[in-house]
Amino acid sequence: MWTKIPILPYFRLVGPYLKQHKRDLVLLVLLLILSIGAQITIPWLLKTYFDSPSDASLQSLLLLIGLIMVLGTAYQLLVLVSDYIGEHVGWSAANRLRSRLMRHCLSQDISFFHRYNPGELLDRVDGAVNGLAEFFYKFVVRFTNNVVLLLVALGLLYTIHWSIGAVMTAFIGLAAVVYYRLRDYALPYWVRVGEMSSAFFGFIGEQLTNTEDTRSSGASGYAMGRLKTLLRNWFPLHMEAGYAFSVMWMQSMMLLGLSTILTFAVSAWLWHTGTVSAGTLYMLMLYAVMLVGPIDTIRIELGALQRASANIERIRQLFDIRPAIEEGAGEEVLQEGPLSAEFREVTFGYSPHEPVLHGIGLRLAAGQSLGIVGRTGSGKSSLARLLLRLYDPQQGSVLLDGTDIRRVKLTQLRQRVGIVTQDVQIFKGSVRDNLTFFNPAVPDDKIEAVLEDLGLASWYAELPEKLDTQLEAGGGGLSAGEAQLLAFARVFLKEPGLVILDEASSRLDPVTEEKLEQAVRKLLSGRTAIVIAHRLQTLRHVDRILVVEDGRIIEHDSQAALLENPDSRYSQLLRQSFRNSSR
Ligand SMILES: Nc1ncnc2c1ncn2[C@@H]1O[C@H](COP(=O)(O)OP(=O)(O)OP(=O)(O)O)[C@@H](O)[C@H]1O
Repeated sequence: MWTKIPILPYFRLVGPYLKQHKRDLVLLVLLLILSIGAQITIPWLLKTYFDSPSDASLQSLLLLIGLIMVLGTAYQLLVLVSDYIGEHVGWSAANRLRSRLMRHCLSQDISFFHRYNPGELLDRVDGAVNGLAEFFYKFVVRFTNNVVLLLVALGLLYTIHWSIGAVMTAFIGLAAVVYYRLRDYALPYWVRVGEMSSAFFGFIGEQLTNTEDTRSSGASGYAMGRLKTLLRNWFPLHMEAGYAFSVMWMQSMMLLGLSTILTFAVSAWLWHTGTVSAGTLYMLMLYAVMLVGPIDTIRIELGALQRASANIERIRQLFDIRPAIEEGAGEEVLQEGPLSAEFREVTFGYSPHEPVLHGIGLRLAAGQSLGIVGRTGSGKSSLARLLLRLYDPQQGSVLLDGTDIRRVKLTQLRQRVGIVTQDVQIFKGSVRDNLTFFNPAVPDDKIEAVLEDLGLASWYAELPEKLDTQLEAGGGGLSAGEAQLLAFARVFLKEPGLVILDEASSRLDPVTEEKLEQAVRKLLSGRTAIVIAHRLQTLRHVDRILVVEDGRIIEHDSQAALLENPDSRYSQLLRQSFRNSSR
């Protein structure tokens, strides 16, 4: 549980971004001083007005009224401008924090994205940060304003008469103790509301991502049932948090009542003893009310403070997650041209105690192609993921070009290794951006040549705006096969030294696959290639074959040697595959 007021954690989190707004912050302080000046001058002018002698000139009275009106209007304008600047600074700082969080999330390894679904992340990156932006504007700006006002008003009460100053100091002390003791009262409720909100948005994100599967499997009823359960659980939590807030509100109302009674009592005594004039009495009442205002605002902002504590905690939790994949030091650089690939005694599991690859030892010379075959779940894709450092092995090492890939910068590694899987991501953007990954340096004629090579010329010719044609997120408007062909184009434009095709043509019809095979052979020449395929015909042209079973290599040789040996596992698999296709 967090028992401290989160001003320090807040500034630790947002402070570096606020520093960039030094000028605005100085302006805010200036506006603050001016608005407080206006606020305390108005009661003094009113006092002067009320205490004016009966023979005072009309002109001087009108002048006083005019001054009061001008100051009142100026005060409202100052509040408007400082609210604007406060909100602007808060949002700008929050936006930078949002960008840092986004970068942090994107730098995580794949297991992170298995743990948190998009909706949950969205809620943390956007929802929690929004809360902090509001916190700055509402709490930090208004709180500072009100604390300063409170101190100034208290000082002025002392100048009127020590008794009212002393009584109000005692009252403020009492209010501070009550608020301090109550400050964490509603926090657990708000934390639970925040967690529920993450779960809710996580669920919505999951449903939106999987809507096709949900509908086709007739699970919409189940999804709606879960939604209702979540909403049912959410409502009482909100009620409890609201109730906790109301308890605090009642406490502060009682304190306000007490302050009014005290002010009236002391004022009556001062008037009775003839210590103060009518005008001073009026001014005293106004200053006393001025004390009540900040106390009330502080009470209201306590809710924001507690929500901010919960938001800071949720953001901190996210920042505390360190990627399991550490960035390579970059002391080694992968050279241009085809890359040799090597697994040295690699043991790997998605959870460390359940290995899915056992002591893999394998070397593929630069420029060679390797076909990997094996049953579902035997570990083929896991080998590919290790080459891209989506995961690191628990034992052994993976080398490219003779270099341990942990010593190479991740961006360089992923630039030099290209992968096409059956799971293709298309972004909302132009065909060009989708193919070049937003890299404007790739010339259009190069993109067009690759599309031509991949047999996409007729598809491309029909695009209304050629490379500027917009694609929808998720590949709306493209067939699964076309999307997969675009993924091929994307990889080849990168000109990688190692290409991995993981069931990359599984969504293509046999004719397209046949056509693509020619293109892929041409594009793979001069590169090292790893082809993972269930359809063994796809592997006809690779140099070497690796057969894996239960995460172990059971055969690895040149394709020719394995074909020559009728007892090899590969020959058996081929025979079985022919039998199945001729049935
Ligand atoms: N993200 C993951 N988290 C936990 N376990 C995983 C994950 N991905 C794969 N596995 C497990 O690791 C093992 C190997 O999976 P892998 O995807 O490498 O097999 P594969 O041979 O490529 O299978 P397929 O032919 O179906 O693509 C399987 O038991 C699988 O359940």
